[in-house]
Amino acid sequence: MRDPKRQSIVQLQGISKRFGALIANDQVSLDIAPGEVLALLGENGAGKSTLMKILYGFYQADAGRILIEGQPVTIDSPHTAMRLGIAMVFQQFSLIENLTVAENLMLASAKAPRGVWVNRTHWVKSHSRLSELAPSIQPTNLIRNLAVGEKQLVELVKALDADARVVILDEPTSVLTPIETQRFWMLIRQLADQGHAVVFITHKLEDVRACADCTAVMRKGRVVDMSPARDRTAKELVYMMVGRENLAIVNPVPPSPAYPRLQIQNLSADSDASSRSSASTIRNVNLAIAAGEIVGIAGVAGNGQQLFADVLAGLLPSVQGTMLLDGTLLHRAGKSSRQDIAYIPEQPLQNGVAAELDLVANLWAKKIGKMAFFPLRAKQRTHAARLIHAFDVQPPDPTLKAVNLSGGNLQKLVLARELSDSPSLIIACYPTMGLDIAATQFVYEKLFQHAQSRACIVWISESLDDLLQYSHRIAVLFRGEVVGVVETSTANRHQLGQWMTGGREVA
Ligand SMILES: Nc1ncnc2c1ncn2[C@@H]1O[C@H](COP(=O)(O)OP(=O)(O)OP(=O)(O)O)[C@@H](O)[C@H]1O
Repeated sequence: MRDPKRQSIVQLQGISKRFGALIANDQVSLDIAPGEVLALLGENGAGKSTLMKILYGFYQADAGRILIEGQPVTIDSPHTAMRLGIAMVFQQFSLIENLTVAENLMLASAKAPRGVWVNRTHWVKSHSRLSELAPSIQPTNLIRNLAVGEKQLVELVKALDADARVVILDEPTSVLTPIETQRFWMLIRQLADQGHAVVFITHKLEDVRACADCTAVMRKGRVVDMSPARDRTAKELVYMMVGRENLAIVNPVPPSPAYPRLQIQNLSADSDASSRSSASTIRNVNLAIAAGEIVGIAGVAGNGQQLFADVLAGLLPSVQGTMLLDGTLLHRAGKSSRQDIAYIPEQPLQNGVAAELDLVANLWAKKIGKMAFFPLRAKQRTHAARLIHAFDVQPPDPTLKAVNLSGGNLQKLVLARELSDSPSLIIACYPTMGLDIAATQFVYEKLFQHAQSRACIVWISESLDDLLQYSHRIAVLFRGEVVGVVETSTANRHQLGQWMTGGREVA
């Protein structure tokens, strides 16, 4: 139970919100206190982001009220929320890709019209926050050259620059590397210690352990539990979130090493000739992957992982070197991409779906090359309904636009399209990003099933724990080069850590 003497800065009372027939928030009440980190938990689609978007003025509630320091307020826009001292960092970024970090921070600042040099104190504070959270980011870096996690940190600095009393973070750690996550936890604790209220939406129980003072669990639009974090075990939280306790994942079977199915030889590519960032280059990559083998790609974010994935998926017109699958070229110039390659890119809203099209169109997108002159909508709908059911995309409404899905359900939509047939090659970038615990288990099982059916799997992940547990081999990318490859059974973190920071495999 909550401490009755605990003072609230924000009270949400009886908040309800509908989208058409769907009730996203159902008479939700929640107290947010200064000096506390509140972890807001719940399965995909439970209504967490909607509730916080209402507090941030992005959506208007259909019923209920918001009190700040005991006074009822109307928050009709993010601008009003900011004026009331509420800042929010969304799952989707709002940075301008072709401007620098400094320019983005400057534009977001309330003092922007007078220019950053006039507001020197403000800028010095902002800069020191940036270097504390992300020492690798220079103010002069272009946003488009940053890794996803780095963009997330710039978004966070933007929110903190607003000197908000209430800081809302929507799944901030899902795109951060382990080192970034640790720095981030420290900052969150500092904020709370300085008296800020922090609401932290997450699916990761380690976030709760590391920095939450209290937890609120949502299910199907309602808050079903609110407790001090120390009073809830991980098991209890999982049960309240997804209604199950046993979420053990069975390890994949070993690959059949008879012959390499995928052969990558001397692969080099540049995503942007004008950029000198290591993130946009891969050099002389050699890798052979057996049927049924899961090869984890580890590395500090921004070392070429994304480009490597794009090249394997055939998204770059000009590459050097050879990629063979079962002895034939993986991609042929001028041909559309192969149906038997599954690609799960990072940032699904930008890279994995047509946001304004419905679920039917998004799930049919892979078959577009084979589409009849008069496409049979009924056939597409049946196909969509089957995949939506199999991958538990919520709400199961094929006519919904992809952009209206919750973050986790959007990821499930991409997974449903890419993992439903019989791919020969799966390129999975952070495939469980934003997924709740039950959905994560489901995705791993799907990947392992495909491996058992002889698919080659290239799995890019920030989580060394997951790679060490579930992949067969790990290759480390550093500045666009594979600097070491090791069987997972003989790998150790120290060696991987050295490779990730530039040490090389000794032959
Ligand atoms: N603009 C919208 N139009 C229609 N439906 C919406 C809209 N925004 C959210 N929803 C629906 O409301 C429900 C709650 O979504 P919300 O984003 O709040 O969930 P969430 O708990 O944050 O999930 P996740 O963990 O996957 O991010 C979902 O079913 C989602 O599809």
